[in-house]
Amino acid sequence: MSPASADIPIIDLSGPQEDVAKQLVDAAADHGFIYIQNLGHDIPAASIDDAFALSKKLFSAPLDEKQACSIQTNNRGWTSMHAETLDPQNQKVLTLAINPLHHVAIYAERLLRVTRWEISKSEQPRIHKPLDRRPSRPNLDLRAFNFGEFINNKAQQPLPPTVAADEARFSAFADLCRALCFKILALLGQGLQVGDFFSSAHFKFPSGSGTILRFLRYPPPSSTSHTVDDVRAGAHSDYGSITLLFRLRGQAGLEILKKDGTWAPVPVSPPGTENDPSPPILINIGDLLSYWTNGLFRSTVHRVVFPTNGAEGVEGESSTDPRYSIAFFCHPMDDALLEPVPSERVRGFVEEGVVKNPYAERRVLTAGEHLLMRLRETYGTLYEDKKD
Ligand SMILES: O=C(O)CCC(=O)C(=O)O
Ligand SMILES: [Fe+2]
Repeated sequence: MSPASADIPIIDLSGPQEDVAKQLVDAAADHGFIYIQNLGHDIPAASIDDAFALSKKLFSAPLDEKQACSIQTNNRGWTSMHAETLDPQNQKVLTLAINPLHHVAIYAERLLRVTRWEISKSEQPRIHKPLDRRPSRPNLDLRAFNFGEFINNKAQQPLPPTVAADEARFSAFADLCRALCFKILALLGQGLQVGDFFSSAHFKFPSGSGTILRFLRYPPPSSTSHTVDDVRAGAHSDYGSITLLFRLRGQAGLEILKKDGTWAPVPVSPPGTENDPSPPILINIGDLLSYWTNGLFRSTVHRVVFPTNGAEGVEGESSTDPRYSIAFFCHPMDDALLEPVPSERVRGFVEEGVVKNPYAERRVLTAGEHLLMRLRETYGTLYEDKKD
């Protein structure tokens, strides 16, 4: 791996389970990001290809079909930062200053961040509490479509007619993501010697959690009026327990904030995985799991940049095309109690620079309360009485 790259461990889940569990725990504690080598055991390459094909079809649906599925306060649906009919050269000015859709754009931008914790550029690398909640420069070009849970292969939300016949394919991909998350959560539990402590709090019922499957499309840089200060997705940490991230070979952009405060690109295909059937699946720890483990697991800040932002790019990757990615944000059931993790390693962990371990003192929150707490801290009264 080049020195400029993030030094993220690559783990093959099919190795001896005890070793794998230990490696996962160490990677979660040291980096908060983990590459899961994808040899097709958990999620076949063909299923990932199919999901990206669906994504392209979804975003190519006519605008009125997507608008009819606009994102709701339950965080499901389509979102765009501005009306697609605006002049690309002037879209930011129009959206932010005089466009009557201004409030819609701001609302959509808030909702887009429901599963993420956006921070300012000056944010410190280690985030366990809100330090500065100003969003980094809003990303007006990103489009996203969020799927909530599927019940009996049916989405519990409107779908654009263009992809209505593909509902079972979306659902099948969500099932694969769920199963992989469950496996990783079980291994993390094993590695901390707490058995199914984490995994049993997830996916008990098909509904009743904040879990989201998100398809993302970033337009080609040539079609946007960005400056060197703009990013394609602002610096943030994810809200939930773990996130799976799927990217396409050759598509640059993702960076993580390292412990030393510098940004490092995260190659799609790190050395040694180039010939695998599919690039590794990138896993990251979210705020909830970091909170639950008393800060032992790191919820690492990351962002997506335009080519001009990165000091050094990754060889073989470019940013000229539209960029597609798929994220699966995994959350425990809303009523899961985030009780102290009965692990010596967690109990004994004291965050650097913190004299007193707050572990013993905090009130036990549910996963739903944790999410609501995050939303309230970020958006004030917008989420005061509605978490639906
Ligand atoms: O598109 C990507 O590579 C990252 C997206 C992301 O971090 C997010 O949606 O939370
Ligand atoms: Fe993220």
